[in-house]
Amino acid sequence: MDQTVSDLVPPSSEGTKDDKGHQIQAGTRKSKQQARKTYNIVFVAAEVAPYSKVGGLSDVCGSLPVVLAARGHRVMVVSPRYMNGVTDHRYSGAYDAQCRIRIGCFSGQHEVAFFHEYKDGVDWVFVDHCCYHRPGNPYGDGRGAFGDNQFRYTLLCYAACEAPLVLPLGGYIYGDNCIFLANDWHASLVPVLLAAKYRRHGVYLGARSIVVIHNITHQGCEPGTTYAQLGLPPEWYGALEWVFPTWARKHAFDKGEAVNHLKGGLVTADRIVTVSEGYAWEITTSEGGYGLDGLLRSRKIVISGITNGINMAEWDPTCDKQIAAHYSFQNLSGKAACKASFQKELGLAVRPDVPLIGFIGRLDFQKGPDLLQAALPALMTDDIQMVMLGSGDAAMESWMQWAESHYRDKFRGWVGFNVPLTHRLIAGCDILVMPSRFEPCGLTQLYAMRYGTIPVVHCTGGLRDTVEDFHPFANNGQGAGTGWTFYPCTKDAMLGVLWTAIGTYRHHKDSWKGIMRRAMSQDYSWDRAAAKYEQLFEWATIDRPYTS
Ligand SMILES: Nc1ncnc2c1ncn2[C@@H]1O[C@H](COP(=O)(O)OP(=O)(O)O[C@H]2O[C@H](CO)[C@@H](O)[C@H](O)[C@H]2O)[C@@H](O)[C@H]1O
Repeated sequence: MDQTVSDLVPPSSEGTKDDKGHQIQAGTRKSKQQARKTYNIVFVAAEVAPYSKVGGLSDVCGSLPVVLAARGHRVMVVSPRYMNGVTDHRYSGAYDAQCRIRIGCFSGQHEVAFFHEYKDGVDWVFVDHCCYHRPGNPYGDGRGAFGDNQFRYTLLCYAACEAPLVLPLGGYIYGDNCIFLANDWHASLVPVLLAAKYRRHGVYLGARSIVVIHNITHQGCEPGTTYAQLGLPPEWYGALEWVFPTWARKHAFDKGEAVNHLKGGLVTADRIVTVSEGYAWEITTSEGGYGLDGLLRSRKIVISGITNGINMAEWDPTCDKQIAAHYSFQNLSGKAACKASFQKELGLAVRPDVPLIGFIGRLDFQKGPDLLQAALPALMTDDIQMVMLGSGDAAMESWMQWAESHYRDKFRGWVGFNVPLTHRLIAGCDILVMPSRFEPCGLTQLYAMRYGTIPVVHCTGGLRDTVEDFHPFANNGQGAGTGWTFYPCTKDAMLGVLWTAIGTYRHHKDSWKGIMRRAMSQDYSWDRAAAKYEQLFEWATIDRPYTS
């Protein structure tokens, strides 16, 4: 059932080694693949790795810009300078660009400063204002989301529109001929500002804006009365106007009138892109559009789906500094050492033969940890080990701790956010389970495949696009597939497929190795996705910009 090693081509780690084979940081030299046409590109994002990593959005905004820069583009990333209540050391390489601007919104003039770091060929620009200095993660603290997030991200959007015009980075401003990539609702006022404020004064006529949807469920909805605070011309209210359906209103007098930042971006953007092809289609359906499907269907012609890549330098089992042993497509032996070391670290029995199943993710509705909660009693009847890493819903966190004490010899629930641990978990486990109810792309299954850890995922969005079901008899008996998908998203469907995966692991060792090798040979490098983004830039500049 196994394909030979030479049948499969391992993914390129291009850009991680220099000509003499020394390790170098991605993007510090030119990519072998250069863009046909280069652009000035401005990413706008609420989070960016490694400065403010929270989830997948920061992974993308920390790695795609580096790859685009290596392909010849001039790239700036604009994000807040979060101080977490202290001076955050992660921004220590960013210096005050000695440029202050005043932004008129929310009943006042707010002065913001810019900090700048040039790294990996990218201009990292951090917007500084006291509202980004409080303790907590970018969006909130232990008591929930910050009450002024609408203000904080409105400020970000204004600052991002000014940055290319006022910051002489490396001696030269970017100017008004650029491509803005506005990520999720936090950045969605950027296209609105270009259309409603700048273009009517003859600025940014050559620029184009692209809204990137990483997660459509977060839309930035606030009461309609806050529109007056945004500093936008009154006649543009319709762009952000949003009326909640009757069932979603709070009381009989609630008219459901709101502003929806993401909607404003989707109406005024020159193009829209989502992080996988499957999700690009799903958001145009009533099940996947979360109220925006009608609008998205009307803009179908400008919607594309581009599957995310991964940072091949950070996620490379041949040289990952976080894991116990290194291994490769050709020599898998180090994976057993990673598993043994991880079992030891967790205090589980060090047994090479027992299937070790992992889960990483936010503990919320999207990622479906409740399915694992429901399935655990059944799973624990088998001779398996399981580890869950995540934080979020307090009840789910308590349950994970309870389950750890109840299934002491088989289950570990690690509550928290720990990036080095994600590397050890992915290298150490045999199976990664992702019961996400919806998943715009999903990065964890891509990391898992690169490390020969086999994904078992709900068949949705980017998971459906990236995980191919194992078929033992395909390819003249050599086998095909990189994991398993299940549908519908229920405990029983998930359990059925997990039993199949566990059975294959136990009884069909050669098939298992074949799945590992095929998974490790997938090409999820950013270069592939970057070329598709360049195509989008070209299409965006062919069309006239959105003006009204
Ligand atoms: N407890 C923990 N400790 C340390 N690290 C943790 C962690 N929990 C999660 N992570 C890390 O956070 C990232 C999560 O990425 P995902 O793509 O799975 O999801 P997310 O839903 O945040 O992103 C959204 O945007 C991305 C990017 O477009 C889409 O892939 C995705 O489908 C969409 O929901 C991964 O790097 C993962 O390792």
